Amino acid sequence: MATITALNKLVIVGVGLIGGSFALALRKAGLVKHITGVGRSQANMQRAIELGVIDEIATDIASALNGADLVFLAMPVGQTASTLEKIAPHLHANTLVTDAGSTKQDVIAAARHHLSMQNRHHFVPGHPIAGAEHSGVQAAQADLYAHKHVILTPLPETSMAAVERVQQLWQACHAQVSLMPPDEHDRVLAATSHLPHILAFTLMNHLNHSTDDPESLLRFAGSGFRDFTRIASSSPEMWRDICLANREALLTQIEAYQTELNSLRELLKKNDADALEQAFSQARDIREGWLKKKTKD
Ligand SMILES: NC(=O)c1ccc[n+]([C@@H]2O[C@H](COP(=O)([O-])OP(=O)(O)OC[C@H]3O[C@@H](n4cnc5c(N)ncnc54)[C@H](O)[C@@H]3O)[C@@H](O)[C@H]2O)c1
Ligand SMILES: O=C(O)C(=O)C[C@]1(C(=O)O)C=C[C@@H](O)C=C1
Repeated sequence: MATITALNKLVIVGVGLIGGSFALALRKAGLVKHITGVGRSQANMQRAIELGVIDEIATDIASALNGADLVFLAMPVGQTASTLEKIAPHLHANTLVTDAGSTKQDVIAAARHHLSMQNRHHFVPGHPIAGAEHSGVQAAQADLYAHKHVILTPLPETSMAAVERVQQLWQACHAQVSLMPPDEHDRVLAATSHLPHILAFTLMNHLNHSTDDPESLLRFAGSGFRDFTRIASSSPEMWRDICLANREALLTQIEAYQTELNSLRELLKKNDADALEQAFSQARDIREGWLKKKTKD
């Protein structure tokens, strides 16, 4: 593999689980000399310094961006437009900008609106398919991206050199990089990430609403319930933004899911044992096939 040049200065906007983990992974790979954090909460930024995730807390955007090789946007996607608007006047012509947002078409629309053509040559939208239900810099891990997928959705005007540089940095975090059109990204992730989060959140609320005494209901919930609902512990702000940004694709998924649930309800009403078993067998086979393929990848 070709040697990778280290970043002299990395600026992370939103130093939480995802931004902090990128910082730690690049530090571990010896690929960054200085990291400046731009944040919203002073307590979280102070923690980022104490944990050695960043070297300094930005005092203002202009000096934070001065001499930056790469800006990594890792705040909730609802903050993308205002963040790009704030950084655009201070971005140097050759500073690379990438992001980790869970949705891509909205991020690209914001970039088209706020970044000049010159800055868009150096803008590489991205999304690591890795994370956790925990938020904040204290949850950051150097190996979060190891053996995980990262999807890049470059604009037509993004330079190939910018894509390659961002790809190299993710590969140095031991991630596997793929390129995809942004609309396909948002459609695919609506199905495999956004819908499952909606199901976990609504299951928790449903159980809460279905009884006057939810505690007695949850008292004997087992590990199946714990596995299924793990992601309902995720950041409400982050998921509010994701759902609103990918609203159309998510609505399509919710409607299709409702149809699936309705047909299962009909089988149950009819006491159709064979059809129920067939439906569950099909689901199990699909999952087993997916897991087998995943271990080979
Ligand atoms: N958590 C996951 O599993 C996961 C996975 C892949 C991608 N993402 C995406 O990565 C991004 C960050 O997610 P996270 O899990 O690290 O969240 P997080 O809550 O751990 O971190 C986000 C940080 O951004 C800060 N922030 C919010 N608004 C800001 C602003 N305007 N300027 C500067 N900082 C601001 C918050 O204070 C927080 O410290 C989101 O866009 C999310 O969609 C999350
Ligand atoms: O593992 C988790 O807790 C996650 O929710 C990670 C997860 C996912 O849905 O797989 C969440 C959002 C992302 O944009 C990417 C990854």
